[in-house]
Amino acid sequence: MSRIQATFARLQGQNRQALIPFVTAGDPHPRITVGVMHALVAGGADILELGVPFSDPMADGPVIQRASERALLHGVSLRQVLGMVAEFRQTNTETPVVLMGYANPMEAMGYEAFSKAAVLAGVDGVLTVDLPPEEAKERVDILKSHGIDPIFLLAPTTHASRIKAVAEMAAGYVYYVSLKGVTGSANLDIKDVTEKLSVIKEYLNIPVGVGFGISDAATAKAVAGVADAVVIGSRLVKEAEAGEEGLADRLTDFLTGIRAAMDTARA
Ligand SMILES: O=P(O)(O)OC[C@@H](O)[C@@H](O)c1c[nH]c2ccccc12
Repeated sequence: MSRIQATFARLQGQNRQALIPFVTAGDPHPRITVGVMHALVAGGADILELGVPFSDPMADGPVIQRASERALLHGVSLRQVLGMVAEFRQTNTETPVVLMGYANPMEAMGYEAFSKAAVLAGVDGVLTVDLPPEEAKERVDILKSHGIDPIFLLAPTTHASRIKAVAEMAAGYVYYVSLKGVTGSANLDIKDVTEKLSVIKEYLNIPVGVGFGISDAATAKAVAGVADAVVIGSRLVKEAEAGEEGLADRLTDFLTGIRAAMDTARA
């Protein structure tokens, strides 16, 4: 059983949903990222989604774009991000880490070499934003041969044929993007998400998480009522943007509030 599978199995036994915070590696400074990862776990994170900084992050809104810019300013590379995960693993062997990134840096390293280095570092899943399922098979097979779960995105506009294609390849969980648009958009429409999820779930036999437009406890609780996982990104990245000082504590405090709200979702 993969670390991601084990996490969902544990949570399901508790009738709870996974809290998946996203931060960009190296933002606001590479020296604080491992500390931030531990702070997120202290706040109740079940899985960490770590963004690999990229110069042209087209699925991201201004907040996460700026985070990428800050990290790149410090020269943060994919290799360094893997180093951060390896350092995190020295004291945390339980919390799954999913790398979120664009295809280019992974291709540049070579997919086989990347997968090898990622699993060695302690990465559990890889979400490649700009890799359509139709072109993913070969890379997915490489990831899986190294025991890494490929995480796929489904959007409100995704047609049944593509949902089926994703269902055949996906492992760990599937990430439902709640709205048309970029990360950091306004709050999602819970009625709409609920309807779409019920359709998607007919095709999938692995957990489905929801992200995009979740930035407060009320929305996180509502999503936890209908999904298996709640992803929060831009709201946390705004804390990083506010500066390094006290960042770890601010993130722990914020997530603690989210976690508490989520844990009343199906009580
Ligand atoms: O920022 P939001 O609206 O809270 O959404 C999560 C999101 O940031 C994170 O999962 C993410 C960051 N960059 C992405 C690119 C594509 C898909 C997902 C992501």
